[in-house]
Amino acid sequence: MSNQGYDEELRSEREYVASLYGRLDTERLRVREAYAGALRGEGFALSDREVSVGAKAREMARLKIADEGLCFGRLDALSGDRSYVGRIGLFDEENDYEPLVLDWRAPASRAFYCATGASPEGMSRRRQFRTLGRQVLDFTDEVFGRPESGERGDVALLAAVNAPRGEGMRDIVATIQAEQDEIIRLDHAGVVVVEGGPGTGKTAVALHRVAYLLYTKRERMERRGVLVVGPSSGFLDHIGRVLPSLGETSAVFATPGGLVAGLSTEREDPPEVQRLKGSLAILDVLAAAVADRQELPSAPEPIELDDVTVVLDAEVVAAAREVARDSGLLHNEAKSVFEREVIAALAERGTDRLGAGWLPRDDEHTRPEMLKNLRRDLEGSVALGTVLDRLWPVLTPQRLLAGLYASPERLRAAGADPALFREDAAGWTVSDVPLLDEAVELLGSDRAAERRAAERRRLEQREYAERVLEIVEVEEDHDDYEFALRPTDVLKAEDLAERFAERDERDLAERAAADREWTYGHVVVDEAQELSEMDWRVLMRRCPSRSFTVVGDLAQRRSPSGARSWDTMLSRYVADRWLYRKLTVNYRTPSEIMTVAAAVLAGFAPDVVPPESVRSCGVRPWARPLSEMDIEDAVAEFVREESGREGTAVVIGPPGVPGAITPSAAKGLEYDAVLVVEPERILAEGPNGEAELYVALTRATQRLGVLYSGRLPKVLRGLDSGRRTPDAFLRCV
Ligand SMILES: Nc1ncnc2c1ncn2[C@@H]1O[C@H](COP(=O)(O)OP(=O)(O)OP(=O)(O)O)[C@@H](O)[C@H]1O
Repeated sequence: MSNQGYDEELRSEREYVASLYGRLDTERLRVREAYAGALRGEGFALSDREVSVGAKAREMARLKIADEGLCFGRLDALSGDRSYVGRIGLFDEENDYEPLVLDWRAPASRAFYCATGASPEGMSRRRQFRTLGRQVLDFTDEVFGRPESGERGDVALLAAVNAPRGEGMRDIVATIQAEQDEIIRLDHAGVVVVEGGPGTGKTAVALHRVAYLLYTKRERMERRGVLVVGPSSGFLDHIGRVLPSLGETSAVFATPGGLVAGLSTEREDPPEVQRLKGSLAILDVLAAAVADRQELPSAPEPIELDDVTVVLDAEVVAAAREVARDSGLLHNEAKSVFEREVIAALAERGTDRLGAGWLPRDDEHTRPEMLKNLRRDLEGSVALGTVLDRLWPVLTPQRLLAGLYASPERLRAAGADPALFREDAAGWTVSDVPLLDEAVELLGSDRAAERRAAERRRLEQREYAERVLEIVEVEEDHDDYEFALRPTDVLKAEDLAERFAERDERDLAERAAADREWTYGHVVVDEAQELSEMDWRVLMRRCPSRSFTVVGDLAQRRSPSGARSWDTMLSRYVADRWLYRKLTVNYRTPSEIMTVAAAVLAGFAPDVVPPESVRSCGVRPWARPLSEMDIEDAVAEFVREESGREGTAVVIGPPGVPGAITPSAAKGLEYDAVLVVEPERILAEGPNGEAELYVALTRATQRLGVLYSGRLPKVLRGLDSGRRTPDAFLRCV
């Protein structure tokens, strides 16, 4: 294309994109008016009003996300048809609803991501815009079937991956690559495992797949919601904006330590204990721990009633326990059977005593009457109630586990490893979470706890309704559009809450979090290699339809109870009906840094092929020896210098290095500049030190330096260890 031709094309594209924004603005105005009408209740029965308000609010949010990056490219077909692809779809109402711009998830947009010179899919050209705000700055063309065209299709991709990182992860809709797109659009209702080395876009792909599923299976996915499980709260913050930027909000985010309601922990057990708690063998221990709480009295217990004293002994309790255990009910629910049996037996004993010498056993009048009275006395006996509560206590999962961990005797009785003993029995760890969840399955419901939860839910519903009204008010404040109406004039929080309660229209995340029985329409598991066999049981319970996107990298596994193969974790639930996809291109780490990381990988996983970096940065990462005392100053200097630069920076080191985070805290995250401190100690830390170092090195998008006080690990000998100052850092761009 000549320069003049290019300028004309650019002008025409700018006009077209400007017209799209014009259309967007008109559409927004229309929806806002409809929203105002819905708030006033125009045209709706009162009971339908909030449904309509909700729908309009969602529509407004959908249009809002297109403020920037509305349209990022164009696709020309060999047939001469041309379509624009963007963040949302817009249609021309005056022209038979012709698409003006296609939603990136629409089937017709697929070729925008997948067409290649080798497989042009009926397309002749892909045009990618570079935009700033609402402006098209320029564009690049890829002309299929003309390899000599000289235009580079990866310009937009390189611009995206080279850009300094800001707060949190960004969406990649404009530059999704073909191997990623294939996974995002996979039409497989079950489990999809996506494996790939660091930086291959696994997280990005999983989140875009969620947005895709919400688009294609909206009804089901929105009703049940999508659960996204990630390794840490820092990670969840990091990825938190991606789905909203794609206009999707029906996802619930949780760490493995937050999968049971009312608990959130990132505390870890020692590796050996993690292994014990993560293995399915713990199921026998839990079952035995419950059975151990169904006790026999160590000595006969006299129970004084008004007319007689009866003795509760091991014989009565053992017989009642057997009937209760055989009832097929769970522990808490079976307690009533146990009580009923004990009371029946004691009533017999009491009647025998009272009637000794004068009342025949086959008496049909007085005896049943006496039995009835005694049963009533026994049911009302506080003394008996106290003993029965001790012999067959109603247990919460927390009480069961805390009681187990705190007692070497109970651990022994349950056949547990003594390593499970801990002083702070209720100091819950991430590995306790699946055990607590499992305990619910063994214990059944605790009605008192359920009543409390119901009350809590009612209060939450009220608070939620109040928040809805506040949000509506805040939106009103921000908008230049004036409505002579305050939402609180229309509906009172209390009324709205009632309506939500009645119709269960509560915000999905809150409903799902409060309800252990909640099941999701789809579950994304990130850093899935870290999850134990027990973790998988929890997740499978949360999604009986087994609709999962599982992303991970076995080579990055840190947890001793994590996956050594996907099959061992999954086949139990889905046999061999799971799909496996691999990502091979590293979009994060430049080749100079990846070469260093690959040497570490080769040391501990020689069979794993490292991902290939999509770019190089021109400067080699370096290593610098320092005395232990000087490290702190060097770290401070790094932080100072990086704070003056665009982008993000981090110091990663073993636990205890001031100003540093550990490799595990850096999991799944990325930074423009990474300073790894004391690699030798990272290697020595925990059972998978090499994987930890590999993770630390691959967090960098631009610059990597290593500081060490002892020896530089052999696997890092390839680093440029000239005595560079950290200034060298600054020159790597
Ligand atoms: N197609 C793409 N276009 C632009 N950027 C991309 C693309 N694919 C991935 N990226 C970017 O590459 C970086 C790494 O992606 P992501 O975090 O999803 O990788 P990952 O495979 O989950 O890495 P890790 O295993 O280390 O956690 C992110 O900044 C992401 O936005």
